[in-house]
Amino acid sequence: MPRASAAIPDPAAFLAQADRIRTSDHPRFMRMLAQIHRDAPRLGPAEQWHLRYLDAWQTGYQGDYTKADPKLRAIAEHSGNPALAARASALRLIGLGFTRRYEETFVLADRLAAELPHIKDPLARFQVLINLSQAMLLADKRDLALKYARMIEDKPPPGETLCPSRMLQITIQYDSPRLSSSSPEFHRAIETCRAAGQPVYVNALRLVMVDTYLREKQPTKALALLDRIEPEIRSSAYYEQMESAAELRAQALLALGRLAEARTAALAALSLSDPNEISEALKAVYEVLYKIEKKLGNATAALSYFERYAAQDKGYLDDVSARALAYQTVQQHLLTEKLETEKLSRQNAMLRLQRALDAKAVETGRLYILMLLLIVAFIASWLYRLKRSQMRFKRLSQHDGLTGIFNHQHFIGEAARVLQALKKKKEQACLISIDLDYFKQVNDTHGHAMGDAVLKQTVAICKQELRPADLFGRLGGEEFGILLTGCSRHQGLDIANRIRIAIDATPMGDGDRVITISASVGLASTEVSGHDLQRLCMEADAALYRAKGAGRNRVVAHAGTGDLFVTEDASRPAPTRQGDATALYVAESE
Ligand SMILES: Nc1nc2c(ncn2[C@@H]2O[C@H](COP(=O)(O)OP(=O)(O)OP(=O)(O)O)[C@@H](O)[C@H]2O)c(=O)[nH]1
Repeated sequence: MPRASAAIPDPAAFLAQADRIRTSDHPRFMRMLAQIHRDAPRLGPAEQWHLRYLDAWQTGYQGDYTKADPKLRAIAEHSGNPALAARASALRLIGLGFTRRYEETFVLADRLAAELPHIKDPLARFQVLINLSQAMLLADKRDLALKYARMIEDKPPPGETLCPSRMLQITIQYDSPRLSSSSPEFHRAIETCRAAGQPVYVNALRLVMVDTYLREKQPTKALALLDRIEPEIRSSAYYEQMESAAELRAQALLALGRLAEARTAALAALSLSDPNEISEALKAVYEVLYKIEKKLGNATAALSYFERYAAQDKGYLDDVSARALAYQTVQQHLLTEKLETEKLSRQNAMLRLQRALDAKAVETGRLYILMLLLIVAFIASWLYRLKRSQMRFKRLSQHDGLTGIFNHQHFIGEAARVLQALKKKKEQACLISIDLDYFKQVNDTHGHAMGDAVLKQTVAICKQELRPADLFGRLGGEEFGILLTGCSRHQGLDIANRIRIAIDATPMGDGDRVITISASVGLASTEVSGHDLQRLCMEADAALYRAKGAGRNRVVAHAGTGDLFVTEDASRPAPTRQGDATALYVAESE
């Protein structure tokens, strides 16, 4: 051990060693404590807190729990060391019990029990379990007390022994009929604590043994054991045990009829205790004193002690009730808090669920709208495509595939409808039939593609002479029909002739080659033939036939009594059948 004057080289290790021997070698612990206090200014914060803990422990050991409590509380709340904080709280548990702050005891016990799974430091866990067991004993919850005591036995921390656990188990069961002075667990517990070098625990167990002898009416054995253990108890200076030993001695001497000695022992016990204190030991002391005085015939003294005994008995019973009530109050309070918390968490869960449902509903609503929009868009596009394809089919069924103008059937249908309307309005119209001259030769000489090109270009030339209200259709092969609406016979002839001249004058071809071609035109007018389409067609065809017969490249109008030969090409000779080289002008393009 370092000399008092020398600085302690490793204060942390020094404190740990002092901590370890605080009950097994209490006098040495006190010396070490005094020594480290001299070095206190040099200690680091962690060591300062450890020293404060040992000081507080010593304060409690001396019985001044009221003074120890705020020190321990400060360590629990501010040391920042979880293990030391747990040990301080465990120690508070005992102090609060001794000072009858029962509700605080059980609130703290509940908190420590909840923290227990998180207390990993073996020594801290060990102390918490011991003190929890004691707190449960205080509440007379012996099952719980035994459970905690046995948990210690399950796993004692390294360097610790089963002594405290076994001692606790004896204490918990000691007033039960199962436990007698000859019970093996009694002797086993004493042996364990002796082997562990824990005289405080050994003496506590022996005091329980003395009490058991007395309950078994074996005062001689009780006294003999007390004689053996009292010097040790005195040297440990454990206030509680010194008081208990004196009180038990008084009981034993009384039972043996050694009244004077019993009185001396009882008064010694009284001198060690606070007369205002309520305790089982004090109650027993007053009972012994009352019985002695009664036996000695000192009625006044006997009454006085009896009154104090009765007050202690009542106080003790009150104290037992107060503990039970405090325990129940705390449990009720904790249960209410738990229920409240559960209720709140249920409400929170409900709210969260509701919010999730609302969000889902909004999402589902959006999905529905999106789906609806998609369906509408799909239907709209489907309808549009249907309409477009219907229109395409309609157009295909009404128009000529090569030239794009009305086909025969549609032209006839439209012409009949328009003629009916014109008839109602008493308006005139002309029907003209156009047929290309010797068109077969074009196909034969230049191929079908050239023939198609000529047909398309002929249609383009005709369109230039027509107004929007006129109808234009391909009647078949190289023959076209035009219904000139709102048109007199004279105007019709003029237009027909302009078309013929334009066809004749326009070179046509497929890009590589160029040819010229003429057309013969037959015309029928409503002025002469009326508004019946069939008749108009026949008469226009007849006029066309005559135009062909008269040498082609000319317009012939049906005139009722005789056709009117309107025009023939004067600029160049009328075309002749194939073989007549001069009849068909063909020029190769450059
Ligand atoms: N390239 C082409 N030729 C067609 C088409 N439709 C009909 N033809 C041809 O047009 C020619 C018509 O000949 P014809 O009826 O003998 O009449 P033409 O040769 O013009 O003689 P005339 O009418 O008497 O002046 C035939 O050879 C048909 O094959 C077509 O769509 N394309």
